[in-house]
Amino acid sequence: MTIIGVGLIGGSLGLISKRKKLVETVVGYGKKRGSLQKATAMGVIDRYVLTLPKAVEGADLVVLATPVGTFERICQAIAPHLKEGAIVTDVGSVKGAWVARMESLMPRHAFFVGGHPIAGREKSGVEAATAELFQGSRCILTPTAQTDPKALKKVAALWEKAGARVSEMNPFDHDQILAAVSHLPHLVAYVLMETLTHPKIAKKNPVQFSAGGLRDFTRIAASSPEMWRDIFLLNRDAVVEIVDLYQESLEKVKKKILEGDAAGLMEIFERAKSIRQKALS
Ligand SMILES: NC(=O)c1ccc[n+]([C@@H]2O[C@H](COP(=O)([O-])OP(=O)(O)OC[C@H]3O[C@@H](n4cnc5c(N)ncnc54)[C@H](O)[C@@H]3O)[C@@H](O)[C@H]2O)c1
Ligand SMILES: O=C(O)C(=O)C[C@]1(C(=O)O)C=C[C@@H](O)C=C1
Repeated sequence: MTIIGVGLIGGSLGLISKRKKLVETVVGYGKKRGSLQKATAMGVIDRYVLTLPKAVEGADLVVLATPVGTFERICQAIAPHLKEGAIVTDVGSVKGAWVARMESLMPRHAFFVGGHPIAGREKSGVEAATAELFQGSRCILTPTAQTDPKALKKVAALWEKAGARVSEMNPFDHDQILAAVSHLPHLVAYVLMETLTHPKIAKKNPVQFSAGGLRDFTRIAASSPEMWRDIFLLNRDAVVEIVDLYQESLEKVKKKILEGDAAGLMEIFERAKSIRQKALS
């Protein structure tokens, strides 16, 4: 197996694959030699390669684990070097039209399977990788009419052995759902931190008086800006749609506050609390 981008997610897949001997060899490809050396020392990969064609040469499975905005260029670069029957999969947070684009970039003798482990954290880089990251989490695969059933089965088996519960989903449904439960929360966390830098409030240095509320709510604002820039740009339509709904809800609540509508606020907060408790506790 070759992992392209040995960071938090690629590194965690490497660790569990080596620990459980899910594949024969784990080869890492990346841009930074120092980080690949660290990955080798940590037991995340068996060896590393610094050129893309060499990295995928002879690989049965290639996993794209770089920011989603890099996938297209990487697929173009590796396509001529994939072996007969090779499977290329990804861990990217956006699917939609990109899955068909990746499929179209594959040579006739290789297969693409879209994948997305729904597990992560706000820390990036191989230092943050753990073998337990996917344990008990979900992993969404996004097969299309073009997907090879055997390739799909192999990718599903890898994630199951890594500890994940695999679901299959249409790539566009994936993007709508993830826009709501992952992309919107990250956007709101980033925007909240940004709001605190507004001159009207920043001069009072409010953050020094914060406690768990701000800390818990904005943990994910410490996530990789590069990764999230790509996610918002590549999942633009679904993100804009959910941001519109969010703005509607925010306006509704703001109006109730302005009007002193205590009962209206109670109704919204009680419903939100109950949904949060049922769904996430
Ligand atoms: N962080 C999460 O919570 C999470 C969860 C699920 C899926 N994902 C997806 O996983 C992918 C990786 O995210 P991550 O959190 O592991 O990020 P990361 O920053 O920890 O790792 C990315 C790695 O890719 C390398 N890289 C970046 N651009 C490259 C390029 N052009 N060529 C080669 N290497 C390159 C970086 O040096 C780094 O080692 C993203 O597509 C992201 O959408 C992230
Ligand atoms: O737990 C976190 O820090 C995460 O952000 C993980 C998280 C999410 O839940 O939104 C982030 C991006 C992914 O594509 C999948 C999972």
